[in-house]
This record gives sequence, C-alpha cells and structure tokens, in this order.
Amino acid sequence: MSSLDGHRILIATLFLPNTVNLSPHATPILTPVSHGASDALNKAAPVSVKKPAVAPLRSIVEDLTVKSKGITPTVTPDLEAPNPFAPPPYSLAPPLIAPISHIATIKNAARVSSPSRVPGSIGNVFSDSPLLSAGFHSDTPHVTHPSLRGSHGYGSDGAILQMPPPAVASPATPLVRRSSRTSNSRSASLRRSNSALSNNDGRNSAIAPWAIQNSVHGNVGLHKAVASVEHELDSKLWIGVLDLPTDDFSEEMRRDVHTKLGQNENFPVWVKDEDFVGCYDVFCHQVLWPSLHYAVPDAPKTKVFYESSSFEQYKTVNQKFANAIVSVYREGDIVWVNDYHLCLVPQLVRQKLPNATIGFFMHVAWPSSEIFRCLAVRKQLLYGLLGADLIGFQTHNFARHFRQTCSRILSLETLPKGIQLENSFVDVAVFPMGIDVADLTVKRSNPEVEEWANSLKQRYEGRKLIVGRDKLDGVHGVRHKIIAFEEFLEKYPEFQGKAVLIQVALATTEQNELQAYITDVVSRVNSRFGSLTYLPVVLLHTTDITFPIDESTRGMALRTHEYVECQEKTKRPLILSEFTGSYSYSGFRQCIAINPWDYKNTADAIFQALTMNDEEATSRWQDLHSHVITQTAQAFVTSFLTRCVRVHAEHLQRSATSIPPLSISTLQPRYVAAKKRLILLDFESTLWTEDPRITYHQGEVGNQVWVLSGLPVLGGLEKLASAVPGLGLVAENGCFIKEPQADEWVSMVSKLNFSWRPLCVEILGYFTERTPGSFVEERGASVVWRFPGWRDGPEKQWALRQAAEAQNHIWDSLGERFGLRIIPGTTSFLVLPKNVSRSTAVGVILRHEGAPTSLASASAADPHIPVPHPLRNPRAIHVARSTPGQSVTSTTPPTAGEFQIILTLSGDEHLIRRLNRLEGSETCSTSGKGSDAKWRLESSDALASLKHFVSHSSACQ
Ligand SMILES: O=P(O)(O)OC[C@H]1O[C@H](O[C@H]2O[C@H](CO)[C@@H](O)[C@H](O)[C@H]2O)[C@H](O)[C@@H](O)[C@@H]1O
Repeated sequence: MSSLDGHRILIATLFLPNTVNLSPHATPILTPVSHGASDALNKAAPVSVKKPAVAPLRSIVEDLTVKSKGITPTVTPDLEAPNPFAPPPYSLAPPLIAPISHIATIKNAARVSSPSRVPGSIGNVFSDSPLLSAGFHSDTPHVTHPSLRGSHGYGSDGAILQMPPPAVASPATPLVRRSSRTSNSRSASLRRSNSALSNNDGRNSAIAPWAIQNSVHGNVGLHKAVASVEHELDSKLWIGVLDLPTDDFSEEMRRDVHTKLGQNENFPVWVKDEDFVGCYDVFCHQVLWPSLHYAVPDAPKTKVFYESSSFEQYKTVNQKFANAIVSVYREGDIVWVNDYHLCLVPQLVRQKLPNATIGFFMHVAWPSSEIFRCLAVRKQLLYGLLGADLIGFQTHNFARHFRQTCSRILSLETLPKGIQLENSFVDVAVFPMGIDVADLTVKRSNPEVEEWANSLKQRYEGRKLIVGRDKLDGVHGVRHKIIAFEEFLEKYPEFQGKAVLIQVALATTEQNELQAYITDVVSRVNSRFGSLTYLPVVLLHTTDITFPIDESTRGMALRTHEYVECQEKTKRPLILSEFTGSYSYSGFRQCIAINPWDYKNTADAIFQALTMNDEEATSRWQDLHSHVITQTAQAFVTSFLTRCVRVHAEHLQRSATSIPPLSISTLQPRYVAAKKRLILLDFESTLWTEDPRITYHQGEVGNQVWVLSGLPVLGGLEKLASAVPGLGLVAENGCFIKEPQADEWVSMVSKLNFSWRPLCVEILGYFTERTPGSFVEERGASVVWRFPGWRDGPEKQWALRQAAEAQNHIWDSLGERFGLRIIPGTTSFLVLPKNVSRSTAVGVILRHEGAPTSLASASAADPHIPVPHPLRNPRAIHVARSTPGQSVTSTTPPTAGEFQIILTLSGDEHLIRRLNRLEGSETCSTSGKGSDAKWRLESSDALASLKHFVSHSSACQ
C-alpha cells in the first residue's frame, strides 16, 4: 500500500495536457492522455510508413523549400494586431542566408496541418522527424513557436504517436492554438479562429464542432512523467488553461468543453486572453524566465514597465488558478503546483485552504540571490511560494540558492531542511526530473525511426554530424554554439567540408528570438566554410552527437537523457554545458562538459567527441545510461508526491494550535512514580529573567536538572554555576558542558578545526564597519554578530539587510567548507560548528548517565560522538582548540538511561525531535511556534508550571 493511496492529485500546470481543436470540421473525439504504446492514440488509424526520399547531396533546406510550397498560412502576418510590447517589425528572413530563411518558411508552412506524419510529408518539418523527436526531446514541445505549433501530429505523448484521426487533423481543418508566445499573432488567430463561435455581437450560444487533442504546449515532460505512474495514482485532475484563445467561447461551449475535458481528467481554467498574454508572453517570458536563468532583462526601463503592468496580469492568472483549485478541492487531495508561471498559487490556495497538502515544483532554474533580488516583485513571489508545504527543485544548487534568497530577502531562518516561518515550516528538497525510459524504448522501436535514421545516414554519408536542439532565445546559447563550431572548423581544418552542425532552433517569443541574435554568425560560418555542396550550419536535425549548450543554467535538460537512450546502438558521446541541471548529477560526469562561454574549450570538446574511439565512447555511454535509467520520470513523481504527504503530516502535527498545553495532572502520576528524573530547561526561554536559584529548589531527590544555553561559559553561566553548583549546564549550544557538582567544564569541540574563526571575524569586521551599533562577540567556540534592531526605522532595515548579507557571505565562503551552522535571531546571529548542538550535548549526558567515569570518557567507545575534553579552568576554554577535522556527529541514538521520565522545556526543535524518540520523554515547546513537541507552554509560564508540578508531587509523597 502506497502513501498515495486514497489521495487525489490536483496537478496545476499552466497548460492542460489536453486541448481543444476548433476546426469547423472537427468531430469531438476524446483522446485520453495516457502512457505507453498502447494508449488510445496509438490505437488510432495505422500509419503507413513511407520511405523517406533520399537525395544525398541535396540539402535538407532545399527539400523544405520545395515541400513547403503551396501551403497557405492560417495567419497572415500583415493582419496581426500590433503588440504594444513588441520591438520594431521582426522578420528572420531578409538578413539571413538559406537555412534561416527556411525557418521562416517552415513557420508559415507549419501553420497548416498536414494529414500525415510519415517521413516526407511536411506539415511541420521538425515534428515530422521521428528521429529528432525520439532522440532529442521530451521536455519541451516539439514545436514551440506559435505558428509552428499550428502543426498537428504531436501529442504530448511524444513524436511516435501514430496519426490522430483525420477529423482532428487534416489539411482542410487547420488547427488553431493559443499562439501565446507572441501576443500579436495570438490576437490575429483569435479573431480568425473563433469566428466559428461568434456572431455579430461577439459570443453566441453555439457550440462549435470541436475535438479534444493532446496539447503540444507546456511542460510535456511533466505530462509524460505523470502518465508514467498513472497506475499508481488513485485519481488525478489536471488544472490549466487551454492552449488557444478562449474569450469568444460561449457559455455553452465552455460548459461543453468542461464536461468533456473533465472526462479526460482535465479541468480548464478560463483566463481572459489579454491577461494571459500579459502573464505569459510578458511577465513570464520577458521578466521571470530570463531572470531565473541569470539573464536579468538589461533595459531597466523596459523591465520596470514589463514588471509592473504585466505582474498584475500574472497575479490575475494565478488567482484564477487558485480559485479553480479551491473550487474542486476535496479533503485529502494533494495540490501539486508546477513551475514558475504559478509562483503565487501556493499562498493563494493556503489562504483559502489552511490545512491542504500543497507541493510546488520548480522545473526551471533558481538563480543566485544576487540575481533574484533584482526583481521588483521578489517578495511577492517568494511569499507566494512559501504557502506550500514542500518546494521542490531539480538540483541541490537551485534549492540552496532558494534558501539563501529567502534568508537574504525575507530575513527568514533557513535550515538545510527548509525555511522556518513565524508559525510554519516549509520543506525545501531536491527531486531530479527524469524521463520515462520504457515509453521511449517503445517509441524508438517504431520502424519509422529506423527509416529516418537511414535516410539521414545516406544524406550525410562520410560526414560527421553534430546536433543541437534549443529554444531560440538569449538563454539557451545557440549563438555560443555556432561561434564555437566556427572556432572548431578553424582550429581543425581537416573537418572543413566534413563536419556539419545541425541546429534545431525552437522558436519562442519574437522578443526572445531577437535576443538569441544568431543571424550574423550563421551567415558568417556558412560563407566562410560553405560551398555549393557543403553547408556547415544547418538549422535542423540528426544523429552522431548532441550538443545541448545553455548560455545559462537550465532546469534539467531532459532531451540529453533521451539522446543518451537513443544512442543505445551507436553510443556516441554527449557534450553538455556544465550549467545544466543534468550536469549537476554525478551520473552525467561522463559527458564532455563544457563552459559554453569558452569557445576554444568547446571547439576542443567537439574535436574530442568526433574523434573519440568506440571503446571510450561506449564506456562513457554506459555510465550515462545507468544514470538515466535510475533517475526516471516515475521516481520523480512518486518521490515528490510521497514527500508532500509526509511533510504535510509533520507540519500539521507541529502547528502550534494542534499541540496540547502541558497537562500537569496527566504527567503527575508518572513524575511521582519515577525514581530518577531528568529535567532539561532552555535557559533563554525559561530562566532568562528569573532568579536562577529557583531551578535548584525545584530539584528534589532523584531529580537531575540541566540548563541548556547558547551563552558562553564566561559571564552569566559561570555565575550560575557557582550560585547553583547542583545544576548541570550546557553552554554555547552544546560546545561546553558542566556536570552537576563538578568544578570543571568540558569542551565538546576540542578536536574541531577552528581555522574558520579568524576568517569569520574578518568578514564580520567589514559588516561591523558599515553598521553603526553592531559588534562581534567571540565566544569559546562560536562567533556572534549583534546589530541594533529593536526600533523600527531605516537603521533597523539597514542592519537587517547587512545581517542577511553577512550570513550569506559567511555561508558561501566558509559554511560548507568548515561545516558551519548559522542561527539567526532578531538582533543577532550566531556562527558555530554544525555538528555540535544542544541535542548532541544531551546525547552525551544521557550516555554518561550511570557510568562510573567522568563525562570526558563517557563517549570514548563511540568515535562518532563529541569528544569531551576536560577544562580545569573555564577561563582556559578559549585556547581549547586542537586537531582539525574530527567529526562530532553522533550516529548512535541515546537511550533514556536510568531516567524514568525526561521532562524538557525548550524551543530547540532539533533537541525536541531527538528526545521524542526516547521512552519516558515528555517534550514541551516554549517557542510559541509550530513544533514537534508533545506539549506546549508559554515561555513566561514555564517556571511557574514546573514549580506547580514539583509542589503537587511533594504533596502526593
Ligand atoms: O516555455 P514555458 O512554457 O514558459 O515553460 C518553460 C519550459 O518548461 C518546461 O521545461 C522545464 O521543465 C523541464 C522538466 O522538468 C526541464 O527539463 C527543463 O529544463 C525546464 O526548462 C517545458 O518542458 C519547456 O518546454 C518549457 O519551455
């Protein structure tokens, strides 16, 4: 039985997997999105596989020109409405040489559906290539340009889907999609396409003929991943928009679409076309997408304009999604929100459904906080995400950047596990996306693939092929790739006339394409090295090696996973940008990694790939393949959803309101019966303002009372030790321990490397100089930075900002290297060794309990636990540092020892969780926040309650 049993999954993603074909001739046909070769689509009309026409020395481009003749575009560019955001009229064709001008032709050609997907037909040359589709793609739609998307034939299930029924796609029934990448073409297509639905007064009551079909928009990788675990999910519902303009849909039409898509587990969200354009074309693509990929829009005025106006539309669309989720939500559902288009949805849903299980997965990259902070709406986006129980990222780096962004911009406490908010906790974790290998294997076995492979082999016989397939925008580095290829031809002239770079450029918004800026380099390379029979750069497809280069980080780059699988026979190498999500996994270390900004190194990588001997290529491929078949789509979906359920249960249990107040009457009998009791008190949340001697008076026969503090030995704790010698004391969050009645303090950190301290103090010196009223406090084993933050105003704002910067700086330069931990407070933060805590100190105390020896030898048998070191003179603690590199992590859980009851009053969650595992342990949170503790208590009532406890117990005895 899986933990997902009984849960329905509500999957919110911008585009639904299914959409509407508004062709006047279309007959409504339900084509469920399902998995594998046996789905409904694959059972549709058989495909007649026609051998591709092979003309060895004729260029593909030439073929395309011929094939595209006579195809009428559904949208005539000059009818398009002006886009207020668009740059001056944009056309790829005039300045370009042949290949690019053919792209333009292809765009037009693709606006009309072609009935056939067999090789040789040309509705859309990209999508007509099964080789390309099978081998190089899964996570992006095969055709992303609005006009290209007019082509039918691809389901979201991928390229080898067999023909959709003729009613869905035929030359006579042009498809109309949401041409969302460019507002202008979308408006034009809207007017035309929806004429079937409207009469003179706009909407009418007609239900136009329409058919369901798989959408080629959106995150096809996600659609496929969910389909791959369909049998494991009880039920699910996709929530998203249709990929075509819908303003003109009549109410009846909407109802009809709702009902029929509903049968296919799709729930349409109705968004005004104008809002959609502002949200998607402008805010998502012009502002968020580049920023998340390290390319902050470079024209500040434009950015501000885009951001402020289009963000309103982004909010509107997010609100519509949240409303839709709330309207269908049933208790027990798991709400799974996907990707950067919907960052505000978790918080909006949380406001309406405080107890819902909400997970958010970010499919794209998350940049350094330095980049993210450039966004004017940074806080709104972050708080929007923090409404989730769980936020997932593709890689550890993205997750780390996100945590740092929250700490820097929102001044929130971040832990490796997630983000602590005032009253809740948000888990942050990593779930690498993968592909459905089994499904791809089935698709690859389609004879059509073989046909195409052979065709291409013949066409390029004797030549070395390099294949790239990228979105044509400023982020994906197509320009870099072409320049590197030029460098390669120059440096290795023996490959001139022999090596061909086939670059499939997936179109995106006009604005983004302009930023890709490739026309000059393509013409330069082709005119420098080309001839009548040799075109070095072709903007299309094929085999040998793939070459996915990102100018910046990419979420995962799943097409490289597919490429690897498609190399099962040939096993040729993969060149991969070190900035892709995929490369961050060690399983991809056997690719040829490049820095795409380094053209020379990339040129050498191409040479290495083309000349690599088969033995090495095979051995590298085997490693890549093992990784791809392990990090699968199935593992991604199930681990993300399972974790959602788990963390939600934890969060519910921890929520402050669900923890019962400490009940003395319930615990009293056990307290009285116990012969040995351990009482652990957080100094900061219990004794801070009290006369410390009170703790001693609470101690009665059989009691051992320990006070745990973050304070140093010298000062308050030293005084407490001499005033109440019977107390056990823990100083500096576990770094030093003093047993009851003992004279000496014991260091738990004597074996640690403290060379980070001067470096840390130096960094803090810089921030101290800039922050009036701040100062550094060096303790025995930790360093504290205190800053003025009591009164609201610019000083506090500045100090908080500096504190966040300082933490990030320390974390980046020292944190991982030295294994440090940073504990933020409201007017200070503390830096200390990561493996020492109040919890590890209590572990040592419990182990020591009953042992005849001193604390110093209590843990000697366990090499993993802190090594106590006796300090005869507490004032000598400062020098008690020695051998570097000693681990102090305890792997052996402590037992309750001889204590029959352990009563803990603390705000330290780590300690509480650890003690919860012990028999006889009663944990009580004094933090006032969500907690895993069994009980809760106001910190101001803590001592009074304890006293009450003790006096009751005395009365009973
Ligand atoms: O272009 P958009 O509609 O704005 O969406 C962005 C891209 O999202 C999806 O790709 C992302 O998710 C993939 C799977 O997790 C990941 O491999 C990829 O690196 C991410 O960029 C979608 O598959 C793309 O088509 C979209 O362009």
